[in-house]
Amino acid sequence: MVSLVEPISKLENHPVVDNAIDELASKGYAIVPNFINPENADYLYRYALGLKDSDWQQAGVGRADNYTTNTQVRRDRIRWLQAQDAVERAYLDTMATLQQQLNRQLFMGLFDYESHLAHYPPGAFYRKHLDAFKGRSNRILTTVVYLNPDWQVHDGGELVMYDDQHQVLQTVLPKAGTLVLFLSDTFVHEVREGHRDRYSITGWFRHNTSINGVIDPTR
Ligand SMILES: O=C(O)CCC(=O)C(=O)O
Ligand SMILES: [Fe+2]
Repeated sequence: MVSLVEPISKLENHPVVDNAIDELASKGYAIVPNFINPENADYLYRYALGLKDSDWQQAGVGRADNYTTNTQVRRDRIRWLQAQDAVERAYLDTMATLQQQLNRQLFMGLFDYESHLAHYPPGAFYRKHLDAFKGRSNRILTTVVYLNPDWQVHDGGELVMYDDQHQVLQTVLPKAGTLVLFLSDTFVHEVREGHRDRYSITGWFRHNTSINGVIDPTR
């Protein structure tokens, strides 16, 4: 198994990450081009392309205890990342380093991280939603990393983030290596219909709190 080209430890004191953390602290979100270098993004992209149909599942909507598959809301397929797989672990290690830095610099108290690869075939979308509802989820911070080489404006598939007045705040092209971070219970967002296969890794840093005495399920 080939390892990711740039060792994860290089993230430490990475100026790109410091800027992202400042941006996150002041606005509640950050958009970070080149968070993953092109070789690593391409490596993860080819890994995703090489997965079999049976490695993916149809994405659901809602919490684990209320799981429904609603193709009117979202039409992507996902694969939960697991540390047993070397490629997936390399990504999880990167995010563990980011978690440490967020906790150190912003005292966010992030406890763990769950994430999945997502594949949006042409025509797929994910309608406006929030990733977490206040007091009802342990998801604190959403992360999305894009893997698509040479993504162009006419390919569609933008991530659109809205402010609390329902105005467009940011439109992000899903270009390889870009990381988006935002507070999960604050920013409504959507994935617009795309015209190419779109690959990304979405994840959530979580708090370790129980809800009604029940430990929050991991997915
Ligand atoms: O892929 C994206 O740009 C965002 C995905 C998303 O909103 C989600 O999975 O909750
Ligand atoms: Fe989302």
